[in-house]
Amino acid sequence: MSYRFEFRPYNRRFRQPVRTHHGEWQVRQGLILKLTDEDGRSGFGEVAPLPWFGSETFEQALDFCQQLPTQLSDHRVPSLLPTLPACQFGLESVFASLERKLRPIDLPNAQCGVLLARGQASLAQWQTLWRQGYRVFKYKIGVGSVAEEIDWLDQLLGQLPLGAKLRLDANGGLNELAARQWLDWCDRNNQRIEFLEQPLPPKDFDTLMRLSYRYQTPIALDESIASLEQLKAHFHQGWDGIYVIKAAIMGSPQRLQHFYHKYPIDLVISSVFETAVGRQALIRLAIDLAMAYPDIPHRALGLGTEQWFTNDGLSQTNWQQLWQRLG
Ligand SMILES: O=C(O)CCC(=O)c1ccccc1C(=O)O
Ligand SMILES: [Mg+2]
Repeated sequence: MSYRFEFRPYNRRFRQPVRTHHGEWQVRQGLILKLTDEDGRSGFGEVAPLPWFGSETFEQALDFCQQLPTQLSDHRVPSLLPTLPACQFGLESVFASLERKLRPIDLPNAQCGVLLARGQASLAQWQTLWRQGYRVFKYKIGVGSVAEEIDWLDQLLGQLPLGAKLRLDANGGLNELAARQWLDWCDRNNQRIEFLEQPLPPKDFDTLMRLSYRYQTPIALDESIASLEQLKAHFHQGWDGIYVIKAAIMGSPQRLQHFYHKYPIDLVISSVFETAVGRQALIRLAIDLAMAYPDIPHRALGLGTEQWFTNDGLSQTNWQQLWQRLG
């Protein structure tokens, strides 16, 4: 079997910049991959790099795709350098989507956490999202001072119905003192805070481990486990908290599945602001993982990021139309 390989870059400007401890992010750049077989059937995949998390850059991904032959003669996915994890993910997904002839699956908002804007905007925003069925809300901290951010979150918790849960994400931006202040606040708001994500930078793993024993509020690793190798290393060092899985930058989804089959860790599949193409691959992955252990509870997926983009046609699941948008 021979396949025609094509790719098209995209640029998506956020409605408002995404502000995290890593800085301000204005435009999401990535690539949509298309594979067509001899019968004219197509599959799609996405490369969505996140260099500030340790993946390749957009330019490196583009270079890689430009040097691939336009005709791929074999259906096996090339095993790429570990320096191209987002490309590895995109290539494996484009083959899987063609071979498995997958139809897009809808993800109910109740099974999806949604990323709020910070400050006043979050107070203006949550009600609409609640009405749309979202129950898990994610909020970025570690950008301003602890006092100021706790003030906004007290206001937000004061408004949110009791059925809502909050995920806080510091993106590694706290020191130990600030992390303790936050964890005290989280423990006081027990039951309403699902977890605190990456309070400290990855180098402070020992402290993170100690904090996870001292506080009730669960801690999640994210920046610490940006690659499958890092994930495994933290697992073998005894991390038994939550793992945030940015599968789109973690290389081979198959290898991730093998690991999970052996070690069913407590994980959250999380977005890196993919289009609908990458999002479908993540939903598929989440279903495959959940089916391996149907009796254990699964957390809401961290895929509620679509509202950060304007209506540019890249959130739709009509792949042909989405592809045309990039032409
Ligand atoms: O995980 C989620 O729920 C939303 C996605 C998210 O927060 C995110 C999106 C892009 C880059 C980094 C992050 C992050 O978790 O730090
Ligand atoms: Mg995070």
